[in-house]
Amino acid sequence: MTDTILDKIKAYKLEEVAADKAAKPLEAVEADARAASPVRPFADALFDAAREGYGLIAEIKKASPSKGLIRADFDPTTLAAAYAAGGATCLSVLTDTPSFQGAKDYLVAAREACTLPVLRKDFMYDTYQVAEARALGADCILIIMASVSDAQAHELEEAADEWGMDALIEVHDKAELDRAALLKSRMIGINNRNLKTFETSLDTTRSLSKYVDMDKMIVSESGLNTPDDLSEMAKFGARVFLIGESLMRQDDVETATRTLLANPLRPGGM
Ligand SMILES: O=P(O)(O)OC[C@@H](O)[C@@H](O)c1c[nH]c2ccccc12
Repeated sequence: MTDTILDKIKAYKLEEVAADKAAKPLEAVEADARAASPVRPFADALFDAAREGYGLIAEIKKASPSKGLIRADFDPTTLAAAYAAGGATCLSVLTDTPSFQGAKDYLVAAREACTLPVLRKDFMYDTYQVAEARALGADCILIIMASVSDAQAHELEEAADEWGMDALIEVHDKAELDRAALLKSRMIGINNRNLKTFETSLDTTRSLSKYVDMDKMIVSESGLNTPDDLSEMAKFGARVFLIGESLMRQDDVETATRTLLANPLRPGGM
C-alpha cells in the first residue's frame, strides 16, 4: 500500500516530537504551560456565537500541501487582528512547518494580537504536544481521528482536559464519527477535505451531520467559500465553520470576514 499524505506527516511529526523532547524535556514544557496566559473558553464562545449567528474559527494558514503557497503577504499579528475585527469567534493557527509553512511562534503572535481563543492546528500524537500547545498559549487542540487510535485519542483528550483546554475532534467518515462519539468533547469537526485525494466536497457535512449527537456541536471544516456555502451547511445543522484558504486569499481579510458572517441563516431556517 502506498503511504497517504497523513502517513508521511505522521512519520516526520513523530521524529520532530522526539527531537523536541530531547531539546526540551517534558518537565520544562509543563512549567511553561503552568505559567502560560489563562485559557480562553473556546467551545463556549462557539456555542454562544452559534445560538443566533454563526461561529467562525478563522484559520491563519500560509500554505498547504494541496495548494502550495496561499498567501505571500503573511503576518500572523496583522491577520489575527483583522479576523478579530471582522467578527471571527476563534482562531486556528497552523503550527506545522514542513507541510503548511506554519510555526509555533505564529500561534504566540496571533494570540497576543487579539482576545480570541486559539486552536493549535497540528498533527497531535503525544501528550507532550498537548502540554506544548498550552505552553504556547493554545486554548484548544485538534484530534484527527484518521491519524490516531482510540486509545491515543482518549489520552490526548484527557491531557487537553487536564490543562483546561478544549479539543476539536476531526472526522471525515462514518466510522471515524462512531469512534469520536466515544469521546467526551462537545465539538465534532466534519472535514470536507478527503485527506487522500485532497478533494473537498460539502457532501461530507451533508451526509455525516445527521449522525452527530444532538448535544454536540458540528464544525464544518474546509472548502467553504461563500455565504451560500454557510447557509447550505446550516440547513444540515452546522452553524460553526473552520475556514482558512478562502479568507487567506482576500486582500482585505477584515471586510471579507465580516461579509461572510453578515446574514446568517437563523436557527430554524429563517
Ligand atoms: O483552507 P480551508 O479549505 O478553508 O480549510 C481549513 C481547515 O479546515 C483545514 O486547514 C484543515 C482541516 N483539518 C486539518 C488538519 C490538518 C491541517 C489542516 C486542516
